[in-house]
Amino acid sequence: MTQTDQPDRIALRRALVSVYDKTGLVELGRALHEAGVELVSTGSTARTLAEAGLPVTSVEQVTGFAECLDGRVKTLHPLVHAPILADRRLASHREQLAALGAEPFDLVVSNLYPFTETVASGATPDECVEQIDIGGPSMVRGAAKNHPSVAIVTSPDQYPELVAALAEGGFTLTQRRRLAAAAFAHTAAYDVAVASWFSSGLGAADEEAFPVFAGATWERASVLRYGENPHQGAALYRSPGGAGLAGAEQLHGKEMSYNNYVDTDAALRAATDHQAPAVAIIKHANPCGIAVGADVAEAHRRAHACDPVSAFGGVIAVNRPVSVEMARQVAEVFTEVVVAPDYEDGALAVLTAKKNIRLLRCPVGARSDTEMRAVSGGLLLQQVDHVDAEGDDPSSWTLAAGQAADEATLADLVFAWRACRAVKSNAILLAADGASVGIGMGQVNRVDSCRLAVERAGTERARGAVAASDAFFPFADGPQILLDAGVRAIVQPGGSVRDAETVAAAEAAGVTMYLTGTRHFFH
Ligand SMILES: NC(=O)c1ncn([C@@H]2O[C@H](COP(=O)(O)O)[C@@H](O)[C@H]2O)c1NC=O
Repeated sequence: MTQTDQPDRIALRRALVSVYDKTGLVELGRALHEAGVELVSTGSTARTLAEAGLPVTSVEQVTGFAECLDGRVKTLHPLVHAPILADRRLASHREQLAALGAEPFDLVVSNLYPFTETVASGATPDECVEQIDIGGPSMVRGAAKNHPSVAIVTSPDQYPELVAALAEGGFTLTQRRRLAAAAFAHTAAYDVAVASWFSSGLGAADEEAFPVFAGATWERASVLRYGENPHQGAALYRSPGGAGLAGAEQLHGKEMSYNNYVDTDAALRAATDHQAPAVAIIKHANPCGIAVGADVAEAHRRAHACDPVSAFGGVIAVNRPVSVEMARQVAEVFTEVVVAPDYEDGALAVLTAKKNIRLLRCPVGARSDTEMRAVSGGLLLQQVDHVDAEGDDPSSWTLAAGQAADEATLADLVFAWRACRAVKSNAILLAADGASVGIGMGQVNRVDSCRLAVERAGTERARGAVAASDAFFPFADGPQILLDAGVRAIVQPGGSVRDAETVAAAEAAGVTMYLTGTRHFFH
């Protein structure tokens, strides 16, 4: 095999066009035709072009074979694939192509059957299988492999670049390489979707939530200035078509940093656990204030009041549009990020007057069912800890000590229980009137978390507050700190071998204690 040089730009003379998504097809076909490109095309793609008055050669004319098996075999033929795969730098390939009487393709335009959309539509397994494209990926991969000789276009989004290349006399090698990379990413994502769908339901019934193959593909959304620390590089990746924080719209402010993303994700987790207007203020992935209120301005005032010192430089999430009143309050405090489903008229004007604040618009959407965490050499996959487990409904709680809570106390306990889920373990959260007043987070023993929560609340705010613990108290020492501080009710999962001691301590203090039976560790 001897290799000859090839010009950087390869003129586009012959194109194979086979697309499921016909968006922009006629306009593209016209542009190709006007530039003198011969069009070769499959079934309904050829019909669409012909109906627009464009001359088109059908693949069947090229191969001498009719499309068969309901379209399962259209382009799978040497007279289609040899002209895609012939490396024209090689004399032997050029000679073999000539011997076949075949002309090379300079361009392949193909997009694939909509497999993911078909699965999402609730189609039957047979219908989903039928939408697994075979011929398309073969052409796409062939053209991408042979990018020194062929350009591959896989999305209508790339048509403007193709039209521009026609005017330039073809794509450059650099462009063809970039198109090939996009094409392989496209078929890789396609195959991951197919493999994931196939492997779900193959395990035992009790393992069904965890497919035997777990695949995911992400697209780089942005390269960040640095990672958790300045000496670490970092980038943000987004699931294709994914919503959530990675797809949030930034309306104002400096570029988001790695730590901004981590804190904003924690803030969203904290603020979206509540039905009422809620605000969470996060520092270092932990809340320094969470509150609900009659409106977001009230919720923000009360969340801020929990720990005004720590709220400096915080990340604020809110589960309703930001009002002008809330915006004015936020503008008073140095804040890194605000994330909200929207901003009411005038609220943006107030906030954008602050040069450095980052403002994100992120719809409050359904969070995914599973979450991943990398460990060395692998990955942990778990179902997301939503606060809608059976034990999160107060009607299922067991009264273990003291009097049944009155309505207001129960409402505070429910709030504290939900808010506690957003605090890193060991988590103790004191709350009053729908607002956290003292949070003990991330300690390596629960007694220190109790101490910290009480200390943060201060004597006055701790007295008469309610307390929530994300997991059971292993000893009575932690709750004793809460009882000594004067809390009026405690909610915790229960389940310790020493529950009786903890319950007895609450009973002795005349304090209400509920057991939820559900734990909300957050590490
Ligand atoms: N079977 C084949 O040989 C084949 N060749 C191309 N396709 C796909 O058929 C679609 C285009 O078909 P039509 O032009 O008939 O609408 C494209 O999405 C293309 O990826 C095929 N279909 C499925 O594998």
